[in-house]
Amino acid sequence: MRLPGNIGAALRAAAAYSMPFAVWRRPGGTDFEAVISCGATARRAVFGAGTAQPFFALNRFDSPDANISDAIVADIVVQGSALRYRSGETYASEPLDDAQDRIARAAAESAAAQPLLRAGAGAERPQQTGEAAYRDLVARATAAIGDGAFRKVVTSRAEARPLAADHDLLALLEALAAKLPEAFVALVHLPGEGAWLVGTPESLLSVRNNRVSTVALAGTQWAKEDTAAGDVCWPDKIIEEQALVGSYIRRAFEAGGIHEFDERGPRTVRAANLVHLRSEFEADIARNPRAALDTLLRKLHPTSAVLGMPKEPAHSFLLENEGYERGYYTGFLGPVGLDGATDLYVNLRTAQIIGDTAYLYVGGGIVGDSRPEVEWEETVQKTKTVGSIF
Ligand SMILES: C=C(O[C@H]1C=CC=C(C(=O)O)[C@@H]1O)C(=O)O
Repeated sequence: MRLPGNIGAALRAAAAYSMPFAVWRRPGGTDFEAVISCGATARRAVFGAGTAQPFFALNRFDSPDANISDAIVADIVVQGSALRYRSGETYASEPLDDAQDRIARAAAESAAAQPLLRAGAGAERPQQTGEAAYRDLVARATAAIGDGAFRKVVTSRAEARPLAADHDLLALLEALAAKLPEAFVALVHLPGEGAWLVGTPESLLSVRNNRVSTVALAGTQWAKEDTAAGDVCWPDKIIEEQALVGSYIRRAFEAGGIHEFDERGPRTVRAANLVHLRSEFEADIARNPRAALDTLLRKLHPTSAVLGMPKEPAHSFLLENEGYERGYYTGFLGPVGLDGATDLYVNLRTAQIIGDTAYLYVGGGIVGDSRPEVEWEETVQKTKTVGSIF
Protein backbone atom coordinates (compact mmCIF):
# COMPACT_ATOMS: atom_id res chain seq x y z
CA MET A 1 0.00 0.00 0.00
CA ARG A 2 1.73 3.18 -1.24
CA LEU A 3 1.17 6.86 -0.61
CA PRO A 4 0.76 8.78 -3.88
CA GLY A 5 4.09 10.48 -4.78
CA ASN A 6 2.69 14.02 -4.58
CA ILE A 7 1.28 13.36 -1.09
CA GLY A 8 4.53 11.87 0.18
CA ALA A 9 6.32 14.98 -1.12
CA ALA A 10 3.74 17.29 0.54
CA LEU A 11 4.14 15.53 3.91
CA ARG A 12 7.95 15.57 3.75
CA ALA A 13 7.79 19.31 2.98
CA ALA A 14 5.37 19.87 5.88
CA ALA A 15 7.88 18.20 8.23
CA ALA A 16 10.72 20.32 6.79
CA TYR A 17 8.66 23.49 7.48
CA SER A 18 7.86 22.26 11.04
CA MET A 19 4.17 21.83 10.30
CA PRO A 20 2.37 19.12 12.31
CA PHE A 21 0.47 16.54 10.28
CA ALA A 22 -1.44 13.27 10.59
CA VAL A 23 -1.80 10.71 7.80
CA TRP A 24 -4.01 7.65 8.15
CA ARG A 25 -5.71 4.73 6.42
CA ARG A 26 -9.13 3.64 7.70
CA PRO A 27 -9.99 0.00 8.58
CA GLY A 28 -10.52 -1.91 5.34
CA GLY A 29 -9.66 1.21 3.30
CA THR A 30 -7.38 1.48 0.30
CA ASP A 31 -6.49 5.20 0.30
CA PHE A 32 -4.57 7.37 2.71
CA GLU A 33 -5.99 10.64 4.02
CA ALA A 34 -4.11 13.41 5.81
CA VAL A 35 -4.40 16.79 7.43
CA ILE A 36 -1.58 19.31 7.64
CA SER A 37 -1.62 22.32 9.94
CA CYS A 38 0.30 25.38 8.81
CA GLY A 39 0.70 26.50 12.45
CA ALA A 40 1.38 24.83 15.80
CA THR A 41 -0.87 22.16 17.33
CA ALA A 42 -3.94 23.63 19.06
CA ARG A 43 -6.44 22.56 21.73
CA ARG A 44 -10.02 21.91 20.56
CA ALA A 45 -13.33 20.58 21.86
CA VAL A 46 -14.07 17.32 20.03
CA PHE A 47 -17.84 17.76 20.42
CA GLY A 48 -19.60 21.05 21.07
CA ALA A 49 -18.80 24.67 20.42
CA GLY A 50 -15.94 25.66 18.15
CA THR A 51 -15.73 22.44 16.13
CA ALA A 52 -16.76 23.87 12.75
CA GLN A 53 -13.25 23.46 11.37
CA PRO A 54 -12.02 19.87 10.93
CA PHE A 55 -8.95 18.66 12.80
CA PHE A 56 -7.11 15.50 13.75
CA ALA A 57 -7.45 14.79 17.48
CA LEU A 58 -4.61 13.28 19.52
CA ASN A 59 -5.58 13.11 23.16
CA ARG A 60 -3.67 11.78 26.15
CA PHE A 61 -4.60 8.88 28.41
CA ASP A 62 -4.56 11.30 31.33
CA SER A 63 -6.29 14.23 29.66
CA PRO A 64 -8.07 16.23 32.40
CA ASP A 65 -11.13 16.59 30.09
CA ALA A 66 -11.61 13.86 27.47
CA ASN A 67 -13.54 16.27 25.25
CA ILE A 68 -10.66 18.78 25.03
CA SER A 69 -7.92 17.38 22.83
CA ASP A 70 -4.63 18.30 21.25
CA ALA A 71 -5.53 19.07 17.63
CA ILE A 72 -3.85 19.25 14.25
CA VAL A 73 -6.08 21.80 12.58
CA ALA A 74 -6.86 20.95 8.95
CA ASP A 75 -5.33 23.85 7.00
CA ILE A 76 -4.70 21.37 4.20
CA VAL A 77 -6.79 18.23 3.67
CA VAL A 78 -5.55 15.27 1.62
CA GLN A 79 -7.81 12.54 0.25
CA GLY A 80 -6.30 10.05 -2.17
CA SER A 81 -3.94 12.15 -4.29
CA ALA A 82 -5.96 15.39 -4.02
CA LEU A 83 -5.05 18.33 -1.79
CA ARG A 84 -7.60 20.92 -0.62
CA TYR A 85 -6.75 24.19 1.08
CA ARG A 86 -8.70 25.90 3.84
CA SER A 87 -10.25 29.25 3.12
CA GLY A 88 -12.27 30.29 6.18
CA GLU A 89 -14.95 27.63 6.68
CA THR A 90 -14.62 26.04 3.23
CA TYR A 91 -11.89 24.33 1.19
CA ALA A 92 -10.54 25.33 -2.22
CA SER A 93 -8.55 23.36 -4.79
CA GLU A 94 -5.84 26.08 -4.98
CA PRO A 95 -3.56 27.31 -2.15
CA LEU A 96 -4.60 30.60 -0.58
CA ASP A 97 -1.59 31.75 1.43
CA ASP A 98 2.20 31.39 1.46
CA ALA A 99 2.32 28.38 3.80
CA GLN A 100 -0.25 26.45 1.76
CA ASP A 101 1.58 27.47 -1.40
CA ARG A 102 4.87 25.97 -0.15
CA ILE A 103 3.17 22.60 0.35
CA ALA A 104 1.37 22.82 -3.01
CA ARG A 105 4.69 23.49 -4.78
CA ALA A 106 6.40 20.56 -3.04
CA ALA A 107 3.52 18.28 -4.11
CA ALA A 108 3.81 19.50 -7.71
CA GLU A 109 7.59 18.89 -7.74
CA SER A 110 7.31 15.39 -6.32
CA ALA A 111 9.66 13.89 -8.91
CA ALA A 112 12.62 15.64 -7.21
CA ALA A 113 14.82 13.68 -4.73
CA GLN A 114 12.94 13.26 -1.46
CA PRO A 115 14.50 13.56 2.01
CA LEU A 116 13.84 10.68 4.43
CA LEU A 117 11.14 11.53 6.97
CA ARG A 118 12.48 11.38 10.53
CA ALA A 119 11.05 12.16 13.96
CA GLY A 120 12.32 14.95 16.19
CA ALA A 121 14.20 14.00 19.33
CA GLY A 122 12.71 16.57 21.72
CA ALA A 123 10.06 14.48 23.53
CA GLU A 124 10.63 12.99 26.96
CA ARG A 125 11.54 9.30 26.68
CA PRO A 126 9.35 6.84 28.60
CA GLN A 127 10.76 4.73 31.42
CA GLN A 128 11.01 1.08 30.24
CA THR A 129 9.74 -1.83 32.33
CA GLY A 130 11.64 -5.13 32.05
CA GLU A 131 10.21 -8.63 32.52
CA ALA A 132 10.85 -8.97 36.28
CA ALA A 133 9.37 -5.54 37.05
CA TYR A 134 6.33 -6.17 34.82
CA ARG A 135 5.61 -9.54 36.45
CA ASP A 136 5.87 -7.83 39.82
CA LEU A 137 3.41 -5.14 38.67
CA VAL A 138 0.94 -7.86 37.61
CA ALA A 139 1.39 -9.64 40.97
CA ARG A 140 0.64 -6.38 42.81
CA ALA A 141 -2.45 -5.91 40.61
CA THR A 142 -3.84 -9.40 41.36
CA ALA A 143 -3.14 -8.84 45.08
CA ALA A 144 -5.11 -5.56 44.98
CA ILE A 145 -7.96 -7.37 43.19
CA GLY A 146 -7.81 -10.08 45.88
CA ASP A 147 -8.13 -7.32 48.52
CA GLY A 148 -11.29 -6.09 46.76
CA ALA A 149 -9.79 -2.77 45.49
CA PHE A 150 -11.23 -3.28 41.95
CA ARG A 151 -12.29 -6.13 39.60
CA LYS A 152 -9.89 -5.48 36.72
CA VAL A 153 -6.94 -3.22 35.92
CA VAL A 154 -5.06 -2.77 32.63
CA THR A 155 -1.32 -2.63 33.26
CA SER A 156 1.17 -1.61 30.59
CA ARG A 157 4.81 -0.95 29.79
CA ALA A 158 7.12 0.66 27.22
CA GLU A 159 9.99 -1.02 25.34
CA ALA A 160 12.66 0.66 23.17
CA ARG A 161 13.71 -0.59 19.72
CA PRO A 162 16.50 1.05 17.69
CA LEU A 163 15.54 2.12 14.18
CA ALA A 164 17.59 1.30 11.08
CA ALA A 165 20.00 4.07 10.05
CA ASP A 166 18.14 4.55 6.75
CA HIS A 167 14.60 4.40 8.16
CA ASP A 168 11.84 6.57 6.74
CA LEU A 169 8.59 7.17 8.66
CA LEU A 170 6.39 7.18 5.54
CA ALA A 171 7.84 3.84 4.41
CA LEU A 172 7.19 2.45 7.91
CA LEU A 173 3.58 3.70 7.70
CA GLU A 174 3.11 1.96 4.34
CA ALA A 175 4.56 -1.27 5.74
CA LEU A 176 2.27 -1.18 8.77
CA ALA A 177 -0.80 -0.45 6.61
CA ALA A 178 0.01 -3.49 4.45
CA LYS A 179 0.30 -5.73 7.55
CA LEU A 180 -2.90 -4.50 9.22
CA PRO A 181 -5.69 -4.21 6.59
CA GLU A 182 -8.46 -4.18 9.25
CA ALA A 183 -6.84 -1.67 11.62
CA PHE A 184 -6.87 2.12 11.73
CA VAL A 185 -3.27 2.86 10.76
CA ALA A 186 -1.81 6.32 11.28
CA LEU A 187 1.35 8.39 11.52
CA VAL A 188 1.15 11.58 13.56
CA HIS A 189 4.12 13.90 13.17
CA LEU A 190 4.71 16.57 15.81
CA PRO A 191 7.63 18.83 14.87
CA GLY A 192 10.46 18.69 17.39
CA GLU A 193 8.62 16.30 19.69
CA GLY A 194 8.61 13.06 17.72
CA ALA A 195 5.94 10.99 16.00
CA TRP A 196 3.41 8.23 16.73
CA LEU A 197 2.94 5.24 14.47
CA VAL A 198 -0.27 3.35 15.25
CA GLY A 199 -2.14 0.26 13.99
CA THR A 200 -5.12 0.02 16.34
CA PRO A 201 -7.99 -2.48 16.26
CA GLU A 202 -10.21 -0.49 18.67
CA SER A 203 -12.73 2.19 17.73
CA LEU A 204 -13.60 4.57 20.58
CA LEU A 205 -16.45 6.57 19.02
CA SER A 206 -17.66 7.26 15.48
CA VAL A 207 -20.32 9.76 14.46
CA ARG A 208 -21.63 9.98 10.90
CA ASN A 209 -25.01 10.51 9.25
CA ASN A 210 -26.68 11.00 12.64
CA ARG A 211 -25.44 7.59 13.86
CA VAL A 212 -23.03 7.07 16.75
CA SER A 213 -21.14 3.82 17.25
CA THR A 214 -18.56 2.26 19.55
CA VAL A 215 -17.23 -1.18 20.50
CA ALA A 216 -16.59 -3.24 23.64
CA LEU A 217 -13.23 -4.95 23.09
CA ALA A 218 -11.66 -7.31 25.62
CA GLY A 219 -9.66 -10.50 25.81
CA THR A 220 -6.56 -11.41 23.86
CA GLN A 221 -5.29 -14.70 22.46
CA TRP A 222 -2.50 -15.24 19.97
CA ALA A 223 -3.71 -17.39 17.11
CA LYS A 224 -2.03 -18.90 14.06
CA GLU A 225 -2.66 -17.02 10.78
CA ASP A 226 -4.71 -19.94 9.43
CA THR A 227 -7.01 -20.30 12.48
CA ALA A 228 -10.51 -19.10 11.57
CA ALA A 229 -11.88 -16.54 14.06
CA GLY A 230 -14.96 -18.76 14.55
CA ASP A 231 -12.76 -21.63 15.81
CA VAL A 232 -11.33 -19.66 18.74
CA CYS A 233 -12.70 -20.68 22.18
CA TRP A 234 -12.88 -18.16 25.03
CA PRO A 235 -12.66 -19.00 28.74
CA ASP A 236 -15.67 -17.94 30.86
CA LYS A 237 -13.64 -15.29 32.70
CA ILE A 238 -12.89 -13.44 29.43
CA ILE A 239 -16.51 -13.72 28.30
CA GLU A 240 -17.51 -12.15 31.64
CA GLU A 241 -14.80 -9.47 31.37
CA GLN A 242 -15.99 -8.48 27.89
CA ALA A 243 -19.62 -8.46 29.10
CA LEU A 244 -18.61 -6.02 31.86
CA VAL A 245 -17.12 -3.66 29.25
CA GLY A 246 -20.43 -3.96 27.33
CA SER A 247 -22.49 -3.03 30.42
CA TYR A 248 -20.26 -0.02 30.98
CA ILE A 249 -20.96 1.14 27.41
CA ARG A 250 -24.73 0.71 27.88
CA ARG A 251 -24.53 2.94 30.97
CA ALA A 252 -22.44 5.51 29.07
CA PHE A 253 -25.09 5.64 26.30
CA GLU A 254 -27.80 6.17 28.93
CA ALA A 255 -25.73 8.96 30.53
CA GLY A 256 -25.48 10.60 27.10
CA GLY A 257 -29.30 10.49 26.77
CA ILE A 258 -29.22 7.61 24.27
CA HIS A 259 -31.80 5.07 25.41
CA GLU A 260 -32.29 3.07 22.22
CA PHE A 261 -29.37 1.38 20.53
CA ASP A 262 -28.48 -1.72 18.51
CA GLU A 263 -26.00 -4.18 19.93
CA ARG A 264 -24.24 -6.92 17.94
CA GLY A 265 -21.88 -9.60 19.19
CA PRO A 266 -19.73 -10.51 20.94
CA ARG A 267 -17.71 -12.18 18.20
CA THR A 268 -14.04 -12.95 17.69
CA VAL A 269 -12.10 -10.44 15.59
CA ARG A 270 -8.56 -10.73 14.33
CA ALA A 271 -5.83 -8.06 14.72
CA ALA A 272 -2.75 -9.49 12.93
CA ASN A 273 -1.32 -12.27 15.18
CA LEU A 274 -3.95 -11.61 17.87
CA VAL A 275 -7.68 -12.21 18.33
CA HIS A 276 -10.04 -10.27 20.59
CA LEU A 277 -13.68 -10.51 21.62
CA ARG A 278 -15.76 -7.57 20.37
CA SER A 279 -19.36 -6.28 20.52
CA GLU A 280 -20.60 -3.36 18.44
CA PHE A 281 -23.02 -0.68 19.64
CA GLU A 282 -24.80 1.78 17.37
CA ALA A 283 -27.54 4.38 17.92
CA ASP A 284 -29.51 6.90 15.94
CA ILE A 285 -28.78 10.30 17.47
CA ALA A 286 -31.34 12.08 15.28
CA ARG A 287 -34.06 10.27 17.27
CA ASN A 288 -32.36 11.20 20.53
CA PRO A 289 -32.15 14.99 20.44
CA ARG A 290 -30.84 15.07 24.02
CA ALA A 291 -27.93 12.89 23.08
CA ALA A 292 -24.84 14.58 24.47
CA LEU A 293 -21.80 13.36 22.59
CA ASP A 294 -19.42 15.25 24.85
CA THR A 295 -20.85 13.40 27.88
CA LEU A 296 -20.57 10.10 26.01
CA LEU A 297 -16.92 10.78 25.13
CA ARG A 298 -16.13 11.73 28.74
CA LYS A 299 -17.72 8.47 29.94
CA LEU A 300 -15.95 6.33 27.33
CA HIS A 301 -12.44 7.75 27.62
CA PRO A 302 -10.39 6.16 29.08
CA THR A 303 -12.30 2.95 28.30
CA SER A 304 -12.30 0.05 30.72
CA ALA A 305 -10.29 -1.80 28.01
CA VAL A 306 -7.32 0.47 28.80
CA LEU A 307 -7.96 1.34 32.45
CA GLY A 308 -9.96 -1.35 34.29
CA MET A 309 -13.09 -1.53 36.36
CA PRO A 310 -14.31 0.29 38.38
CA LYS A 311 -12.36 3.06 36.72
CA GLU A 312 -11.47 5.27 39.72
CA PRO A 313 -9.63 2.75 41.94
CA ALA A 314 -8.01 1.13 38.89
CA HIS A 315 -6.71 4.57 37.86
CA SER A 316 -5.29 5.27 41.33
CA PHE A 317 -3.54 1.89 41.28
CA LEU A 318 -1.93 2.70 37.91
CA LEU A 319 -0.77 6.14 39.04
CA GLU A 320 0.88 4.60 42.08
CA ASN A 321 2.28 1.42 40.53
CA GLU A 322 2.76 1.58 36.76
CA GLY A 323 5.93 3.63 37.07
CA TYR A 324 5.94 5.49 33.75
CA GLU A 325 4.02 8.13 31.75
CA ARG A 326 1.68 6.68 29.11
CA GLY A 327 1.51 10.00 27.23
CA TYR A 328 -0.70 9.49 24.15
CA TYR A 329 -0.71 5.66 24.48
CA THR A 330 -4.26 4.54 25.47
CA GLY A 331 -5.45 8.06 24.65
CA PHE A 332 -7.38 8.47 21.42
CA LEU A 333 -6.80 9.77 17.93
CA GLY A 334 -8.63 10.32 14.68
CA PRO A 335 -10.23 12.83 12.30
CA VAL A 336 -12.90 15.17 13.71
CA GLY A 337 -15.53 16.88 11.57
CA LEU A 338 -13.96 15.81 8.27
CA ASP A 339 -16.72 15.67 5.64
CA GLY A 340 -19.18 15.85 8.55
CA ALA A 341 -17.93 12.68 10.27
CA THR A 342 -15.81 12.01 13.38
CA ASP A 343 -13.92 8.74 13.89
CA LEU A 344 -11.93 8.31 17.09
CA TYR A 345 -9.77 5.26 17.84
CA VAL A 346 -8.02 4.10 21.00
CA ASN A 347 -4.27 4.61 20.68
CA LEU A 348 -3.17 0.93 20.99
CA ARG A 349 -0.54 -1.17 19.17
CA THR A 350 1.43 2.00 18.94
CA ALA A 351 5.00 3.27 18.88
CA GLN A 352 6.33 6.67 19.82
CA ILE A 353 9.27 7.54 17.61
CA ILE A 354 11.81 9.85 19.22
CA GLY A 355 14.87 10.51 17.10
CA ASP A 356 16.25 7.10 16.03
CA THR A 357 14.36 5.02 18.62
CA ALA A 358 10.87 3.53 18.57
CA TYR A 359 9.19 3.07 21.97
CA LEU A 360 6.52 0.36 21.77
CA TYR A 361 3.69 0.61 24.30
CA VAL A 362 1.80 -2.54 25.26
CA GLY A 363 -0.54 -3.66 28.03
CA GLY A 364 -3.20 -6.14 29.04
CA GLY A 365 -6.20 -6.53 31.31
CA ILE A 366 -5.48 -8.14 34.71
CA VAL A 367 -8.20 -9.98 36.64
CA GLY A 368 -8.04 -11.95 39.91
CA ASP A 369 -6.54 -15.15 38.52
CA SER A 370 -4.19 -13.60 35.92
CA ARG A 371 -0.71 -15.13 35.88
CA PRO A 372 2.32 -12.79 35.66
CA GLU A 373 4.23 -14.97 33.17
CA VAL A 374 1.20 -15.22 30.82
CA GLU A 375 0.57 -11.47 31.08
CA TRP A 376 4.21 -10.76 30.23
CA GLU A 377 3.91 -13.04 27.19
CA GLU A 378 0.71 -11.23 26.12
CA THR A 379 2.60 -7.93 26.04
CA VAL A 380 5.42 -9.58 24.05
CA GLN A 381 2.86 -10.85 21.52
CA LYS A 382 1.37 -7.36 21.29
CA THR A 383 4.75 -5.89 20.29
CA LYS A 384 5.01 -8.27 17.34
CA THR A 385 3.20 -6.57 14.48
CA VAL A 386 4.28 -2.98 15.07
CA GLY A 387 7.74 -4.22 16.18
CA SER A 388 8.20 -6.29 13.00
CA ILE A 389 8.33 -3.25 10.72
CA PHE A 390 11.31 -1.64 12.46
C1 LIG B 1 -4.08 -2.32 26.51
C2 LIG B 1 -4.03 -3.03 25.38
O1 LIG B 1 -5.07 -3.86 24.95
C3 LIG B 1 -6.38 -3.71 25.43
C4 LIG B 1 -7.29 -3.85 24.29
C5 LIG B 1 -7.75 -5.09 23.88
C6 LIG B 1 -7.55 -6.21 24.68
C7 LIG B 1 -6.96 -6.10 25.89
C8 LIG B 1 -6.68 -7.29 26.73
O2 LIG B 1 -6.93 -8.43 26.29
O3 LIG B 1 -6.19 -7.16 27.84
C9 LIG B 1 -6.64 -4.79 26.48
O4 LIG B 1 -7.72 -4.43 27.28
C10 LIG B 1 -2.87 -3.00 24.49
O5 LIG B 1 -2.94 -3.65 23.44
O6 LIG B 1 -1.89 -2.31 24.79
